Amino acid sequence: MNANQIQKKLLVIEDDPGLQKQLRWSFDDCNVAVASDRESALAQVRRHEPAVVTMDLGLPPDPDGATEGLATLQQILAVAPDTKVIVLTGNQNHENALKAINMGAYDFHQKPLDANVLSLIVNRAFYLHRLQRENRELLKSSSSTAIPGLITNDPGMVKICQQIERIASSDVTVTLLGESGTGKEVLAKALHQLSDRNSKRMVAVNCAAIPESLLEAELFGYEKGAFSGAVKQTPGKIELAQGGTFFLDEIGDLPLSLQAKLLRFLQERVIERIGGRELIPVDVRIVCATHQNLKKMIEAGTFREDLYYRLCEISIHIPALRDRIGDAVLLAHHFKNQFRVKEKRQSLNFSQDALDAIGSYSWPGNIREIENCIKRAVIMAEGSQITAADLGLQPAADSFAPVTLREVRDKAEHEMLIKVLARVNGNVARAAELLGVTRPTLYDLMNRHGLK
Ligand SMILES: Nc1ncnc2c1ncn2[C@@H]1O[C@H](COP(=O)(O)OP(=O)(O)OP(=O)(O)O)[C@@H](O)[C@H]1O
Repeated sequence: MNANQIQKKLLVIEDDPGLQKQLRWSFDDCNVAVASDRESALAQVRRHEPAVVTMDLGLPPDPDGATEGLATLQQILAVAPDTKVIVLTGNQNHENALKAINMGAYDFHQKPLDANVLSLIVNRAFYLHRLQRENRELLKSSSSTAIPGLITNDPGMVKICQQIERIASSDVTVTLLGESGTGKEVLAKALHQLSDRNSKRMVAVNCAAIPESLLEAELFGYEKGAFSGAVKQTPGKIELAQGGTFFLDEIGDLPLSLQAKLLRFLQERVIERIGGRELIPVDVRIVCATHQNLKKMIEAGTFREDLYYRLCEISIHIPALRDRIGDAVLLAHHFKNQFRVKEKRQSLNFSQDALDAIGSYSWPGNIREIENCIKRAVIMAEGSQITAADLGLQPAADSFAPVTLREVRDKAEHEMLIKVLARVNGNVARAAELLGVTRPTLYDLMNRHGLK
């Protein structure tokens, strides 16, 4: 048995010995196991974990109906939801074939068997199964950043995660910049969890969510009787974060009057409660976040420049989801896997047009939007596939057609040759020097790419 046979595990569920033989013979390039009833089929699925199953819907004790076949299908998918089951039906059994597809079967084929057609369906099923397995492995490796709950494979984001890990243990003040829903809060929490302060509290205040009149008391606390309604001494949120991390979300919404007070705290590291006389030293690590452009706010006079430099000892710009390579599809798989467990729809997968649409949509609402979109689709999808329509997305105009690495290299080579030759005004010696190749090699390349 060669390596390929070991990988292509096929289970044939068929009670007719003649057909069993025919199917074995048709798939001699696969590692074929055979079962003739529900019990042996389930035992084989557990033992061999076949990627693809062909199953006669008419199994004993109901060889002329489909009840036993459909029950077997349901149990196989409950045990191994990613198995691609192809049901084989009688000529008159179209309705049951559709029922099986609705329950999560991958495809159906009507008897009498056409070995060529069936082989095509089986091979496509193996291909899809392999793609889905690769996707899952990708997901596992991508979630292996040290940041809990953060899924990414984009080189820019991976670099940011490494920066977060590196600076977590220092006390430097960090400002996280990025559009809404890009994961600023996730990264702020990571800074705390990966720091030596993680046994103490992380306290957060969202400057945009609290009215200006209450924000000062929220941040700095107050003494009893400081204002009407101040019935007891109340520490502020900064003080409550003593020893831990203080997260100021939406810092761009901090009113100017409080910006001055926050700046004083950052310089002196003591706070004074409203109505109090005592200066209270507070040891906290400060992390801020905003979706606003603080530099523009400084120009407009709505954000203090001196505060900006205090807060941005390190500033990290988090890219929007549309600027992360491959992350939208990766996150879509992640959320689909999460929700299909919750919704008990284990066999649900994306159709190709759904994956194309996810990859090409610009996700203005970022990760929150993709999460909601997938959640809705998992609940709404009618069959075993989530389509672009279930997602409420237009199928992509330029659907992702897999290309070979050679094609990618050729395209890059072609573009670079044109750019460099233009830059040196057609001087081949100079172009060869810039590209790090000899002149004859460059002539060869130009010939191959049809460049004069
Ligand atoms: N890379 C990621 N992988 C998985 N889930 C993520 C990722 N980034 C963010 N999320 C999830 O997306 C949602 C939004 O993230 P988060 O609240 O951190 O964004 P934000 O930038 O702080 O948004 P806002 O500016 O609106 O407060 C959260 O449910 C979060 O768990």
